[in-house]
Amino acid sequence: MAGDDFAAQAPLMREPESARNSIDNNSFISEGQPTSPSAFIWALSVAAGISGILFGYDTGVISSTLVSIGPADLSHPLSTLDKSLITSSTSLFALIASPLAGILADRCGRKYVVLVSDVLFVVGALWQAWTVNVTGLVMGRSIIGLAVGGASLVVPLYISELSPSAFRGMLVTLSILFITGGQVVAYVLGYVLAQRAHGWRWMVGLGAMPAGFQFGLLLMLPETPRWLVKAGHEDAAREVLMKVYVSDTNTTAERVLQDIKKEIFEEESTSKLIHTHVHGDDIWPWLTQLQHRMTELLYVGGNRRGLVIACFLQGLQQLCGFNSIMYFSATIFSLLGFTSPILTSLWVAVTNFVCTLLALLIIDRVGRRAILLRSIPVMIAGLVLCSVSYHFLGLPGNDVNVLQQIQSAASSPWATFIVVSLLIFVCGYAIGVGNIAWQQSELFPLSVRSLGSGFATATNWGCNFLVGLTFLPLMEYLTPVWTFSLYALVCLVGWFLAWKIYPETKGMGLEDMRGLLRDGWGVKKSSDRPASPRLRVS
Ligand SMILES: O[C@H]1[C@H](O)[C@@H](O)[C@H](O)[C@@H](O)[C@H]1O
Repeated sequence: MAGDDFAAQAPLMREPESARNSIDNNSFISEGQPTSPSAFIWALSVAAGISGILFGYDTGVISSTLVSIGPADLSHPLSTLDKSLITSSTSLFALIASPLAGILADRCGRKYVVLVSDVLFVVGALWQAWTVNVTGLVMGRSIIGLAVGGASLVVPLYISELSPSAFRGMLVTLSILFITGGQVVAYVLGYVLAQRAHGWRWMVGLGAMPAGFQFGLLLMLPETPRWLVKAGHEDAAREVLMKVYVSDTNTTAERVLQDIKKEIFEEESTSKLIHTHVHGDDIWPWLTQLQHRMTELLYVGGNRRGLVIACFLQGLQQLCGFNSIMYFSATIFSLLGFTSPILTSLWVAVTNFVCTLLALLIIDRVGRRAILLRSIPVMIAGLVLCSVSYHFLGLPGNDVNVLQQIQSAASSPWATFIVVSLLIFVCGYAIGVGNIAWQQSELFPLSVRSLGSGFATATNWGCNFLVGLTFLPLMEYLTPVWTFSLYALVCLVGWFLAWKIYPETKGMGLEDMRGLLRDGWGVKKSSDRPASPRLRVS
């Protein structure tokens, strides 16, 4: 078979010498940097970022929805299994949608995927609002999952392909700020609407509004220059680049265009070299092309390393347990005896939002790696403190239902320590891995960017699904002390891996990334690199 054929040759595979040399000569030459993003770029990032609000809103609103659905609202009262299905169907379908969206983003364009996601957001929201039975609600949540999966993959990709490199980190983080903002809105609306009859139908239905608005806005916005060049629309790409670098001379736009063309040319040479080894019998050309892309992603060393780094960070983002706090904080706080658990858990959402804002301001100055290595220890400290606090909460015995035992320890000051320690953890998370993982698309060259990002996004949703499903059973059977210790251990391993394999990518042109990961993890190479002019001045 073609793939086996190729696999046998794979270890010998190298990029063509011409490509290697030209990359060496150009490594780390940053594109000319404007001093601030143009109004056009802000408009694009905000328009695309609306998907973030939807992502945050639809994932955040479910906790209030579940507690607001009355026994007579649907065909039967919600059982625990119903609740798990309703919650996890979104992550499961997001997991399925993200690699598919990656393929679609390559074939039809990045913007197209956002538009399709908007349609799904509207259909899913209205479906949930009008449903009369549990199956309908699960189906509505699944449609939302497809939308969230597509949008979460393509929005950071769209923004990073359009941004000047000096602001790429900040602008991608802006879309994460929208996610966390959407979660805050979901908590607030959940709190307000929970008091009203059929309020839950409004909670889920309101998600349709921003999606409709974004659909209209996006129709007026362009495709990314990288995708346009690849699709053979060079003039359209030039036009977009001239708007991106408007305050600059046109030479910058022209140089970036040449860089993109060069990258595509080099990739095509590499690709030709690789695929002389593959003899697909071309019945479905798109399938053969997909097979080629997969081969390039997995067997070209730099691409494979990009994939490992991106999946590792997305895995860490979820396996550290953040979303168990996001989704179940109201449950945790009510068991700790707080009188207003939804309001207390709003603190989690607000802290997440504020610290993401802080990340946005520093990411392009301090750098992704530097932030990660400093913020993960903060997460570990928060988790260890949480675990210790649970220990001193003084749970009686070790009977079967630990959650009920916690209830009896409600008035202890250690309960306050638990809230504080969770907020410390959330700070570390939001400044670091909560947004840096979404910088994933910068780790891949154009030819495999959306496919690689698709797999990394699927890793995110797969781990999200796992954590959502296991948190309550872990709390019950492993005890809270060991559950939070386990998350701390995941973070410790994560810190070590980040230190070993995550290179500093701040300020680098997307076209320079290939050079960075070509011969290794690029950690040393990136630390030896001189700071970009903008970074030196500031
Ligand atoms: O980056 C986002 C953000 O941190 C959200 O708050 C979280 O709920 C998501 O899972 C994550 O992907």
